[in-house]
Amino acid sequence: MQNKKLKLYTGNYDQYVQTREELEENQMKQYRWEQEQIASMKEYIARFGHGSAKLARQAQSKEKTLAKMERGGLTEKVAKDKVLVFRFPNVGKLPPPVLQFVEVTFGYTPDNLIYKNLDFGVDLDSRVALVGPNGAGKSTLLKLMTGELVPLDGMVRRHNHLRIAQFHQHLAEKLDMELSALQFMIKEYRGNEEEKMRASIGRFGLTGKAQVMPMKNLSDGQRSRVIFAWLAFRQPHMLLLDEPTNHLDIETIDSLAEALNEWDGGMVLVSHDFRLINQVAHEIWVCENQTVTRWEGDIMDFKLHLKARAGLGDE
Ligand SMILES: Nc1ncnc2c1ncn2[C@@H]1O[C@H](COP(=O)(O)OP(=O)(O)OP(=O)(O)O)[C@@H](O)[C@H]1O
Repeated sequence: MQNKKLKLYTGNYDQYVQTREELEENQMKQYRWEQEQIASMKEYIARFGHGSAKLARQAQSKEKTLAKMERGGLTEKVAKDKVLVFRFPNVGKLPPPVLQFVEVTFGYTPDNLIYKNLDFGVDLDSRVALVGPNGAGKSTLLKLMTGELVPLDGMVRRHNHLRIAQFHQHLAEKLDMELSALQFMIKEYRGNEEEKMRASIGRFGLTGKAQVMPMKNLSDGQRSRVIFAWLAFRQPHMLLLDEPTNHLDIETIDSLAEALNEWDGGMVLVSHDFRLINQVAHEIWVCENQTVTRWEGDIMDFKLHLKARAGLGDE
């Protein structure tokens, strides 16, 4: 969906991105060429339209060509999607260690351990993507980080002043759908001026009517943005994002990636969206076999590794 028109692309998502870029590049080339032609014809007509008979005839002929080009329909300039304002407020630094796992062992029941003896730290300059098979324990690791779950053995040390915010889809599901985004924020953060709340929602691309209509009338993507605004208002030092892009379109995902890259806090991301991981993660950690291992390579290498493994029938 672009410029209020729906264009259909075939193929997968990567192909779509590539095809769209190529089409837009060609369209822009054609557009520039036509505009140059038009400009030079117009200039000729303006200069020579009232000149000698011969030049005036040529100017008339150019005028006809120009009219014909316009009748035939000119190439439109590529309309860039509106860049969404998506912005997390910057926070000051906390000295490391900010979040430390010391010999952490965890299982929902002691006879079925998900992690054994985890030792690692996450700081405010950490940009980590957690990957691994379904059910390996990625969401569980995030919950151990926030303190929602406690280790069976070992400990998770958090800096005294650390503010952690966690995004997951269930938050959006729990919203009171009769309230508007603005009412929700005012209720959650009492004592703040309406204008401030409007601005804080606006920072996530939700403006005008979308702020005041009941949230039942918003799209899933818009509700996700309400949650982002709600999390950001707490000015977290660290964002834990569990599948944040499930309901977001490409442009919003790109805005999220940009916002994360401009932000100065720490991030741990669980996502199946390799494109997002590629944009924002500096480290890939693999959760598997009761442990967490740093992947020595980028996410594209990891994707190849998964494909190769699937080819061998291991998954
Ligand atoms: N509250 C719970 N009680 C008992 N077992 C649970 C609970 N939550 C998750 N599990 C189990 O713990 C394991 C790890 O789950 P977790 O959701 O952390 O995995 P994940 O890597 O995030 O998976 P996915 O990619 O499918 O979201 C799974 O086997 C899951 O069934």
